[in-house]
Amino acid sequence: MNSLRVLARNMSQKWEPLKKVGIIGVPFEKGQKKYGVSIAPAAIRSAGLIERLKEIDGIDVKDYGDIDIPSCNEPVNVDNMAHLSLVSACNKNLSNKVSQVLKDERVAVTIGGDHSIGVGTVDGHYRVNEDMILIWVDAHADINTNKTSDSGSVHGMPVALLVKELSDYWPYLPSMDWQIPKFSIKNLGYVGLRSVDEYERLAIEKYDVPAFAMEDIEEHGIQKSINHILHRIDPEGKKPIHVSFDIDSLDALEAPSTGTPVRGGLTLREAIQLMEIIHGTGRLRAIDLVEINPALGNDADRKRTIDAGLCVLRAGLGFSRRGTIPSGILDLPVQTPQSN
Ligand SMILES: NC(=[NH2+])NCCC[C@H](N)C(=O)O
Repeated sequence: MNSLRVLARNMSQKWEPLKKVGIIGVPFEKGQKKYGVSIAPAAIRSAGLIERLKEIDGIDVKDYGDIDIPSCNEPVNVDNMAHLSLVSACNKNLSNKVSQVLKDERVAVTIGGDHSIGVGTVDGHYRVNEDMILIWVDAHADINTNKTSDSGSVHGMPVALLVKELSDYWPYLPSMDWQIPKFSIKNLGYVGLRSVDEYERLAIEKYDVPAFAMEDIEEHGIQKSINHILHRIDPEGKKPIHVSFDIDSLDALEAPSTGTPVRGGLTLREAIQLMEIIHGTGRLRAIDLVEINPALGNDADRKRTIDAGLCVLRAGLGFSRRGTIPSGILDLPVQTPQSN
């Protein structure tokens, strides 16, 4: 969108939560090393994704199905970056799909897949809303480059691939030509951090990215933390919001079935409140739900993790339990003094 159109929209638009939602599944796991995160879209659908979203008042849900996942991997070697050409091809398809859903005037809800798919979702969103802001809810900062990553897993790198300020830190990445990093790190905020690598910390400090690690959330509470971030990156409250929600932002007790769990994370209540606050701005336009791995843990773990993810989505899309308790049910019976 060009800047005149953005200006015109900002002057005229009163933000209302979008009631139309588009679901995109991304059965992709090559951004990390464990089997299982690719089966999450199917597992989450069969746990009742669409039905549970339809319980939200006035919602209109359209399932766009899964994107095509490329299978052949031309060998592209950039240091230790694993499966770069597959990650790239998947994200290219995903970016187009996210743009399409947004142009259909639906909230783009992307079900991963590992967090490398944040490249495609944010790229696709940015192409429709250049003024978007990004809230990365995660235990990890995912802002490594090929040079700073110990693991070589691209799910630890999507933020660094997306932001223009870090583009000079990358070598030429064959197969990634379709993606031109234009998103500014000034429009990024973090919630839930507790496992940040050394160079990631330097990047966050250098660019003064508002980052609420668990200790900050403990100190200020989730409400003040998210309001602070939103105000810092968009003081006038005029920009569309993209939430990239990694299930490992939740405490490992709440969401055990994930590949890189870290203890000491958000409670489910905090995550729900976070999403409700963002929903309440009326500006939420895209949600990614990533890193649920149904192949890890036992049945109860898997169920718990998927259910937590569904609660997060429902909160972001306007589900509220308020008003569902029949009036009067909580009234205490009037006590009459008894004489004995
Ligand atoms: N989205 C995630 N689960 N990321 C985990 C990243 C872990 C580590 N920092 C790495 O770069 O490999």
